[in-house]
Amino acid sequence: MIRVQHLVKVYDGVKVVDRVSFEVEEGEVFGLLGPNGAGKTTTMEMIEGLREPDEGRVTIDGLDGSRQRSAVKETIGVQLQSTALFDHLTVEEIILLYGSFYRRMRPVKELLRSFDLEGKAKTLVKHLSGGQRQRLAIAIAVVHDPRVIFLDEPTTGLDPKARRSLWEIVLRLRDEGRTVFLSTHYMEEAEQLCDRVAIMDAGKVIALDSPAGLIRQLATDSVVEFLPEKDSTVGFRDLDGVKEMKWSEDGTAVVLLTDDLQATLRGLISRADEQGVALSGLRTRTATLEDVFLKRTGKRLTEG
Ligand SMILES: Nc1ncnc2c1ncn2[C@@H]1O[C@H](COP(=O)(O)OP(=O)(O)OP(=O)(O)O)[C@@H](O)[C@H]1O
Repeated sequence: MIRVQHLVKVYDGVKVVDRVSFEVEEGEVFGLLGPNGAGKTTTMEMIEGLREPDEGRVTIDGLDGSRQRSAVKETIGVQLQSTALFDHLTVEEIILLYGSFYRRMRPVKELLRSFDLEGKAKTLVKHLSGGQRQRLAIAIAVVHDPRVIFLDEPTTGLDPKARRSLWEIVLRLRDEGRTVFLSTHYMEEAEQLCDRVAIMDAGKVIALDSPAGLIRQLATDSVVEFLPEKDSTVGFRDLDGVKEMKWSEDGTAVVLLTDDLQATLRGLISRADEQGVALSGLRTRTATLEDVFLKRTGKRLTEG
């Protein structure tokens, strides 16, 4: 549905998007996951036709992104940052305004119902809550019934409840047969929503697969964390199953990535016993996309 070939964008002599290529299949939710400044927005806006690439090519549903812009415009829907909505228009007015930019338009009532904004038709945009504004921004993006929808960090700044309601909307758009392309710096969002994820860092796509596939590529399925006694020199790297050992960001906990959780735990406890080392805060968890990102880049995806 979307084919991106060798996209490059240079700002001030720096390649902020550096030969990015991938394909998005029809009907999937495809995510660009990366930290702030990775180049997600620049990549998306070049695909949407809002920024001119310095190199490379984009086709959407077989249409050339730079030469067939008006046909592309009818095929895609782009969510604007909800802060860019006109505060002094009502919900209905803004939907009608955006609808007027296209050849076809979905009925206002249907959009209000679909995005849980019934009863808000006459409300001024500035009186909507954050979650309602964000839903309105997506309603506007699909006002012309596009087959492909672009959402740039759709849940940034939303509380957990509003975020979940947005997630439901994204999955419904996919269930309606649309292709959804979204960017996010929340790994949980990418894991929950995306059929496939491209991880971006410093302008490059460094990994691309399904969330489960990315975690599998790490060749690790569990993480063991604990706080060893101060000044303990006992080694844990050679325990059965351990693929990698590192210290947590704050330097207080040991983090073991393992593909055999039971063997690692047995070995850890007997070694600690033998050496008379106390372990506190012992916990285990399944590896996440955060671990994939950390392993590939040596950095954390999000602070905090
Ligand atoms: N118009 C511009 N002029 C100069 N530099 C730019 C411009 N737009 C983006 N950049 C730079 O390009 C890099 C990538 O920015 P981009 O907004 O694409 O990242 P992002 O992954 O979307 O991050 P964020 O989550 O913060 O939006 C950043 O270093 C940014 O400062």
